[in-house]
Amino acid sequence: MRTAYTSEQIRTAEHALMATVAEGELMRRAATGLAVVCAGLLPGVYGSRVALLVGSGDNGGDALYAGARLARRGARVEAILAGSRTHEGGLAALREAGGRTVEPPGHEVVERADLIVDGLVGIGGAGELREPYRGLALAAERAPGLVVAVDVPSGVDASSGQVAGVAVRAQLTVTFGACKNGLLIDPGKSHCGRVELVDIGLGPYLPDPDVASLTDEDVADLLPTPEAESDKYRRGVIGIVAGSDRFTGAAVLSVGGAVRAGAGLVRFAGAEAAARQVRNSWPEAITTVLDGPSVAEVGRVQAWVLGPGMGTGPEAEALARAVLATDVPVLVDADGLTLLARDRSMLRRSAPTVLTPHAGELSRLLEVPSDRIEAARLEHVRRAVDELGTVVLLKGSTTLIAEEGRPVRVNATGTPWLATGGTGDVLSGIAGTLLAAGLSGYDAASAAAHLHGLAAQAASTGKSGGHGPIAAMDVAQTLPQVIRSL
Ligand SMILES: NC(=O)C1=CN([C@@H]2O[C@H](COP(=O)(O)OP(=O)(O)OC[C@H]3O[C@@H](n4cnc5c(N)ncnc54)[C@H](OP(=O)(O)O)[C@@H]3O)[C@@H](O)[C@H]2O)[C@@H](O)CC1
Ligand SMILES: [K+]
Repeated sequence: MRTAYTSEQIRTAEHALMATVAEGELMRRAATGLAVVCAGLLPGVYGSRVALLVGSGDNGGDALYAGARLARRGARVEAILAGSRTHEGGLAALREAGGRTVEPPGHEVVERADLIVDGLVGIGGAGELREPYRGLALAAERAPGLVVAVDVPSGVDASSGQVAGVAVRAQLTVTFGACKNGLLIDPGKSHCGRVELVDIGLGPYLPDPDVASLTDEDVADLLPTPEAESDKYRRGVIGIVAGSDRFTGAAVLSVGGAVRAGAGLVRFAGAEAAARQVRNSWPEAITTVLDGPSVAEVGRVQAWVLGPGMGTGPEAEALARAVLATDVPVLVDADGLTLLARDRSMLRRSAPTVLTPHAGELSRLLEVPSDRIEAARLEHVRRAVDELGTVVLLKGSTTLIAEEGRPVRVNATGTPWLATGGTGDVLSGIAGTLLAAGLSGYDAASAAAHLHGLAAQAASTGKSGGHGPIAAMDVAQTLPQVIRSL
C-alpha cells in the first residue's frame, strides 16, 4: 500500500520528529537527498548551470542548501531570491560555497540553466501563486532545462492536488518524509513528473494516511482464488441489468468485464435486443429478457450491476427501483446514476451500494458543475460519500474510491488510451464480479479500478514497448492475462 498525507498531517509528524533531533537536522537530511537526486540527473555536476527558484520559506531553504552542495562540486549555481525574505542559513551556505544570488525576475538565469530547482513554496503554499513566483513558474516551463520540484511543485496544493492558476511543471518531484496527497491526484499529479521520496525519518510519527493507493500485491491479496470445492455459485453470481433495445453495446461490455474478471456465473437481464447481443458475444452468460420492471424471475445473484445503457425512461426507472429494492450489493453506473440523481431516495437500502460516476454524472448527483469536480476531485468524492452514504468511485484522470471513515484510495494504474467509449461498462462488470465474490464495496471498487487500468496498459502496449489505441473489449479480453501475472 502506498500512502499519502495532508500538509497538516506532515507538519504534525515533523514537529514530533524535530523534538528528537538536533536543530536543522531535518532540513539537512532533506537537502542532502535533494542534492543527490539533482546530481544524478546531470550528465556531470562540474560546470553545469543550476538555477534555484527560492521562495521565502523552508522550501527555499532546502533549495539553497542543496544548491550549496552542488556548488561545492563545481556547478555554477545561481539563486533567484523571489520571496519577501530568504532562509538565512541556506543563503549563507550557498554564498560560502560560491553560489551567486540574483534579484527577481531573473528569467534569463532560468532560461540558460541545465537544471531548475523549484523551491518557491512547498507544504506552506496557499492559493494562486503570486508574482514574482507565477512568472518564474512560467519561465521554468518555457525553459529547456530539467525542472525538479522541491517537496511539491509550487502552485500545487499539497493536501488536495488542486491547482489555482499556474503551477510549476516538473520532470521530477523530490518529496520529503512521506508522499503528499497532491502528488497522487490530478491536476497536481500531472505537474509532478516522476516522484522520488527522500526518507528523513518521519515514518514512526505518521498517523493513518489520508489517501492510499493499492499495489499489485495488495490487489493479488484481495482477489478471491477458487478452491478445489468451489462451484460457480460459491465463486459469485453476478446479475447485470444493462442495455436497451437501442443500446446493446454497454450490455455486451459490462457482461464481458464480468466474464473475463472471473465471475462464477453471469446472469444478464434486459431488453430483447440487448439480451440477443449478449448471447451472441458471451454464450457463458445466462440471459433473461425482461418484460416488466422486475428481476424476480432472474434467479438468485450475490450482487447487481445496474445501469450501463439501460436508458432513463419510466420503465428503466421502475426497473432501477426493483434492483435497488433487493437485499444484495448493487453497483450503479451510467444511466442508473442519472435515474438516481432524479430521486436519491432510491439509495435508502440496507445492503451496500457502490456508485461509479465520472465528473459529469457526479455533477448531476451533487448539483455541482463538473469542472469544479474535476478541479477538486478529492473534496468532491468525499462530499459524495457524505451526502449519498454509499461507496463512490469517481472516474477520471485519477480515479478515486471513497468510503466513510477510510482513506480515499487513488488508483495508480491506467493509460491515457483508456479514455475511450465503453471502458466504463467493462469496469462495472469487473467491480460487480468482485462484489458478488464477497469483497466489500470499497475493496471491490478499488481492486476493479486497478485491474481495469492494468489491463488497459497491457492491451495498449505493443511487443516493442510502444503504446497505441485500445477498444473497450480489448480491456475485457486482457483481464485474464493481467490477473494471471499478479
Ligand atoms: N518542517 C520540517 O521539518 C521540514 C520542512 N521541509 C521543507 O519545508 C517546507 C515547508 O516550509 P514552510 O513551512 O516554511 O513553507 P513553504 O512551503 O516554504 O512556503 C511558505 C511561504 O510561502 C509564501 N507563500 C505561500 N503561498 C504562496 C503563494 N500562493 N504565492 C506566493 N507565496 C506564497 C508565504 O510567504 P510570504 O507570504 O510571507 O512571502 C509562506 O510563508 C516543506 O515543503 C519542505 O520543503 C524540509 O526541509 C524537511 C523538514
Ligand atoms: K516547490
